[in-house]
Amino acid sequence: MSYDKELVAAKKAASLSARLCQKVQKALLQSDVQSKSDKSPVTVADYGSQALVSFVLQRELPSETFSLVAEEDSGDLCTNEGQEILERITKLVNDTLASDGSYGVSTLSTEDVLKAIDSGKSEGGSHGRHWVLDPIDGTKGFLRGDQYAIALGLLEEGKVVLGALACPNLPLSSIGSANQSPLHGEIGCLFFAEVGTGTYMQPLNGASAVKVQVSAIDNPEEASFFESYEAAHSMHDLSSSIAKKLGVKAPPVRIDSQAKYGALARGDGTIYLRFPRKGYREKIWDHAAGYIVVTEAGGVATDAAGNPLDFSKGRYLDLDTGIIVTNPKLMPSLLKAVRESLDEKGSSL
Ligand SMILES: Nc1ncnc2c1ncn2[C@@H]1O[C@H](COP(=O)(O)O)[C@@H](O)[C@H]1OP(=O)(O)O
Ligand SMILES: [Mg+2]
Ligand SMILES: [Mg+2]
Ligand SMILES: [Mg+2]
Repeated sequence: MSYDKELVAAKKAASLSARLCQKVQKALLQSDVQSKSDKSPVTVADYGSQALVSFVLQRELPSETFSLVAEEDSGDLCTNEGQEILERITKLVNDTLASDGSYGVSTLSTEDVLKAIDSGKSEGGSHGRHWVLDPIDGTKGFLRGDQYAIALGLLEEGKVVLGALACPNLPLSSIGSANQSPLHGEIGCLFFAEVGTGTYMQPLNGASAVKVQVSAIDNPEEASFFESYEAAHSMHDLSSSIAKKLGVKAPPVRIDSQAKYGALARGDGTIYLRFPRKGYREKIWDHAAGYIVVTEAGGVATDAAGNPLDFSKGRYLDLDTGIIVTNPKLMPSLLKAVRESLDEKGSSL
């Protein structure tokens, strides 16, 4: 089955949403120190991005039944204090739509925006089609002026069949550890993938796409790895024990969000390790788009026990311990190192 029509819609939704987020991040970084600790800009961008993606998908694919599993809901906006924020979101969405021009004079009301946000309440599951959205993945990175992503995937019968991953601050050139020059040149990447047809990357400004592939490195000594920037999101001590066992020499590259999946898909690094603290439940929108982007580029993503990621169980991923991503050649030795490190950690508790 081809998802070409859906892919066009997903790319458009993610790119427009990236435009909205960039505008907010720029204003945020220019604002004074006091308002930097104010979380409302990211709130406005989060909701705005979700409303915009939801609106664009429904406009582009009017004949399909629409189901969206997304991170945000409008609960906090329906209070008195939320009213002003809702008005800011609505203006931002309308300004972004107007700058694109393809939807004529359609202007959304605050009610339309609430409805668009709340169409993201689907539970997903193993039957039918469900869009999966993280409107801003890596909110901490967004606030710092670093990496974040707009991550949109499509599930069909519980499998990810398509993804569009916009990374507005990711350089078009490699960010691998051997390549950490402060002068990265042009930034803003859109990764996209359709099941069975590979992964492509294009500049967010619209120039043509190139096919990308994961790194072919099979000697772990030459590999480098990505992990969360935020230590609270992944146990860095565990990652470093795994890297040591594998013989990885390069220091980890720490970045926020699913931009890690994009960077891995084009071979900037070879391994992504993610070990959340006990009790944290991974959500499907934090991995769906990144997962297809990396697997269609030839990578493999599993949980720490080597099980494939299962997106068919609803809003959460049900998995063992953590997520590991690499190329097929390195996966067996990575899994062995993960098992050994987890055993050691277990016995040292
Ligand atoms: N305690 C946590 N452990 C792991 N991930 C978290 C935690 N809190 C938030 N996240 C989510 O992890 C993702 C980013 O992690 P990282 O940048 O480390 O890869 C985001 O989806 C973020 O949510 P959000 O989408 O709200 O930013
Ligand atoms: Mg997220
Ligand atoms: Mg988010
Ligand atoms: Mg969040």
